[in-house]
Amino acid sequence: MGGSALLVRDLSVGYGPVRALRHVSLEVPEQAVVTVLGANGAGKSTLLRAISRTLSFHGGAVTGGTIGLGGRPLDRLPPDRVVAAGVCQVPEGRRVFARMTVADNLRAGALGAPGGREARARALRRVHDLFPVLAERAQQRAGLLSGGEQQMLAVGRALMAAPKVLLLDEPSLGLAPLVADRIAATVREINEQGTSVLLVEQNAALALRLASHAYVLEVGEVTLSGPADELAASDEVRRRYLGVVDEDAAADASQARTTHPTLTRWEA
Ligand SMILES: Nc1ncnc2c1ncn2[C@@H]1O[C@H](COP(=O)(O)OP(=O)(O)OP(=O)(O)O)[C@@H](O)[C@H]1O
Repeated sequence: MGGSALLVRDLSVGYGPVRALRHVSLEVPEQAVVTVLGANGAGKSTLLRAISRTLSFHGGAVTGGTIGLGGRPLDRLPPDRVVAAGVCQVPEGRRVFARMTVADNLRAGALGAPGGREARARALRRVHDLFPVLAERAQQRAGLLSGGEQQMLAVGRALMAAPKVLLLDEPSLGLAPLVADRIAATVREINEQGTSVLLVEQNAALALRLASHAYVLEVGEVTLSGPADELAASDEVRRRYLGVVDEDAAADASQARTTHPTLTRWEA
């Protein structure tokens, strides 16, 4: 694994009086998939919005901490410059431009991206290779695609800017398990092509399969972090996020946790 692609240090965020994140630190190494798990309202989307500098669209603001990419601060950049610097977010709920064609949605993703016509053509080839359906439906209105296809378009649109780091907010939400698996396989492929991924997912089992490292957010704070396979084996994660209720399994898992000292725990 290379150096640190994305570094978040001591990040605090508020929506007016609501403190949504408190002193969150997190690292996405180059070429890694890192996941953030957490219940509804834990602050996962807020974290991605802070990184992509889109918090102000939601009435939020960073109140402390730093965010950097490859040693370069992203903190004060407007959202389009964050994209140009190499960080692209796929927002929750897909949000494709429903009345525009698939091709125009992809074109929109390349706006403000570094590189010229060559780079755009290369990015489009990559997206069409990953999602052939987007080539087949190029002239169709995006709103007519299925949920899974719209998610593919949302990911494809972000890839048109050839990001170094892709921020994915709940890509499997509302999709049938087979479609979610298909999206997961593509996330793996995108990563193998050299793009780092920060993945926010309610589907913890899927996320922990994809990621090398994971963080657990609870009410705006990181409470647990470590290698994804070790988090998957931890009693707490199995019970709370993987839905393991079997007492024996939980006992096994807690045994496993004691043999995995690399997990880091933040206590209040
Ligand atoms: N636009 C907003 N205005 C005010 N408060 C907000 C806003 N968006 C989120 N919050 C609050 O900030 C906290 C974190 O929300 P966030 O959406 O980041 O959580 P999440 O982990 O992504 O949850 P979900 O999976 O439900 O999206 C919650 O208390 C939420 O109510």
